[in-house]
Amino acid sequence: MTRPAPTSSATLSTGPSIHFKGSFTFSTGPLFEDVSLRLGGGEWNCLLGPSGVGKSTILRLILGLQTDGHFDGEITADDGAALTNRVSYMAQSDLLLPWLNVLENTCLGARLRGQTPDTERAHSLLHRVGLGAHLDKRPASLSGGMRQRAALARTLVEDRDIVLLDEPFSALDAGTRADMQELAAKALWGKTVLLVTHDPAEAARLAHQIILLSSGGATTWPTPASPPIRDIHAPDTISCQAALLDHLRAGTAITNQTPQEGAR
Ligand SMILES: Nc1ncnc2c1ncn2[C@@H]1O[C@H](COP(=O)(O)OP(=O)(O)OP(=O)(O)O)[C@@H](O)[C@H]1O
Repeated sequence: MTRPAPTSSATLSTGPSIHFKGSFTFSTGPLFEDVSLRLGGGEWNCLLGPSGVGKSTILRLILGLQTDGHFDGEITADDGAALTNRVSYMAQSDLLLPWLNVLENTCLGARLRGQTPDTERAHSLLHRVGLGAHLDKRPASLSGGMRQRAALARTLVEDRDIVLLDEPFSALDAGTRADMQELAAKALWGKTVLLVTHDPAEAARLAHQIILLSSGGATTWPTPASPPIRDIHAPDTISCQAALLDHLRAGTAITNQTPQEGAR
C-alpha cells in the first residue's frame, strides 16, 4: 500500500491491527450491543456516526480509561501484545494544564513518566503547528484553535504505535485544518490511527478505512481507490465525500414538520 513518505525523525514502527468486539451498558441501559470493528494496522481508520452513538466511548475503552458503564467484550492487537503503554490519545477537549506553558504542556507525557522530554522534537512540532512564537504562553491566552494545535503537538510528540484522535481538527479554520491534516498524516506515518470525525471531507481525504457506527453496529464505507493523503480536488475524493454526506444526512434527518403537518 502506498503511503505518504515520513518526514519525522521519530523512530518508525508499524502499528498493529486492533480488533474491538463487545457491548457497552450504562446503568440506564445499553449504549451499543455486539459492535465489532477491526482497525487496519499502520493505517488511518476514520470513525463517523451520529452524536451520542458511542464513538468517544470506544476510544476511551481502547485507551483503557475508566468509564461510567460496563464493557462486555475484548480489545486485542494482532501482534498479541497488550495495548497498555502503546496508545496516545487526543481528547475532544484539549486537556492542557492551565499552569504550564505551551512547551511544557507538549512535553507533559514524558515528564509524567519521569523521562527526559525530547524538547528538540517538541520545538520542531510546535513550529510545524504554527505555535513557534507562542512557546511561553499559557493556555488561557491562546485561541481555541491554537489550544487544539498545542494538544495535537502534544499527541504527535509521543511516539506510540497506536494513536486515538477525537475530533482533533474541529476547532481549526479551513486552511489550518487542511495543513494540520497533512502534518498529522505525515507525522503518524505507519501508526495505527483511529480518528473520530464528523467531517466526510476529512474522512475521504485521510482514511485507509472508513467505519460508520450506528445503533445497528459498525459497518465499513468504501474509500477511494487512490491512497491517502488524497487530493481534495480529485473526483474520487469528491464523490466519496458527497456520498458519505448524503448517507450521514439520511441517518440524522431532522424534520421541520410539526406532527400535524406530517400527518396531512
Ligand atoms: N454516566 C452515563 N450514564 C448514561 N449515559 C451516559 C453516561 N455518560 C455518557 N452517557 C451517554 O453516552 C452516549 C455516548 O457518548 P459518546 O461521547 O461516546 O458519544 P459520541 O458518539 O462520541 O458523541 P459525539 O459525536 O457527540 O462526541 C451519550 O449519549 C452520552 O449522553
